[in-house]
Amino acid sequence: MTYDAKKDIKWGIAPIGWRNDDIPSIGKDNNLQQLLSDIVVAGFQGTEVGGFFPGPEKLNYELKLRNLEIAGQWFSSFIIRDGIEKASEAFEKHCQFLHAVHAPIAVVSEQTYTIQQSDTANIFTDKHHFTDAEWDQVTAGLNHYGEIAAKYGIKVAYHHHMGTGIQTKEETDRLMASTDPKLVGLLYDTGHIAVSDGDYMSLLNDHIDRIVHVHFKDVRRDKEKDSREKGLTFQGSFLNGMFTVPGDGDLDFKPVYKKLIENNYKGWIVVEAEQDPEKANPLEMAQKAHKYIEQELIGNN
Ligand SMILES: O=C1C[C@@H](O)[C@H](O)[C@@H](O)C1=O
Ligand SMILES: [Co+2]
Repeated sequence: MTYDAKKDIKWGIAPIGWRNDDIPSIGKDNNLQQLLSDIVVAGFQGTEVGGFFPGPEKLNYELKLRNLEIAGQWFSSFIIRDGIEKASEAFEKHCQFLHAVHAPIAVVSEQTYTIQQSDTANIFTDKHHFTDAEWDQVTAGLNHYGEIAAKYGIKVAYHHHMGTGIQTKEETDRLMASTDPKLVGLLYDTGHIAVSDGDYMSLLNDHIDRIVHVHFKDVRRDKEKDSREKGLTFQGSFLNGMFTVPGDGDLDFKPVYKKLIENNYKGWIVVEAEQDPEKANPLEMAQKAHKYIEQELIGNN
């Protein structure tokens, strides 16, 4: 079948602009119905599962009313802390939930030693570096996750992430080289790699064949610089306005989208911009992102 980006790519927006799982007080008045209806108003086809979402039955009901789909859900993995067996039990339950809501992607991030929720750690300087033994354990565990996910028709999308053991391009290169391509795919998050390494194209170019899920997160470079100079935490940085939706910050998504479609990328691209909803109205930001995607990305290709 001929590739058609308009059909083969689905566009979603993550709940993180409305409510943040890491800071439950943020946006606590935005309920599920409000969030899902805003997503429809803004013109997106789906979302990812937020920590406050209900069980599959209620969720499927609310999704069907609005003709929305679930792309996937974040999984906080603790292969190093808990060992492969215990971590895999938790991951299998995660896959069962995803299967029940018809989601194709498990977003996985190894959270042992993460500083992303820390109240004190400088997100730009204080991250942990895995030892060789930790690398061996995490890569073996991720391959096993891939086998579990496959039983449910789900793909593992590994999320490189600020403040974790797999953050930089170099670390993501190592992860890709030491896992089985049939079992472990890559989630390419523009915002995390742009803040980590500055350059956000090399990761995309070098691992285009492993990418199974995409997060479009824009960066305000002036706010990043300010957060870096102040040595802020991850949460402090996003509350300082470091991230925003595509079209509102300094990243150029045109070459990113071009590369994806030139390589026949099939799957979801999910807009994901953690901000303070008191300062950045989530529906207004979602509409802004959608307009940018329609006019500058889809419209120009
Ligand atoms: O995909 C993501 C999920 C969030 O929980 C995370 O903190 C955010 O930065 C992200 O990129
Ligand atoms: Co992300």
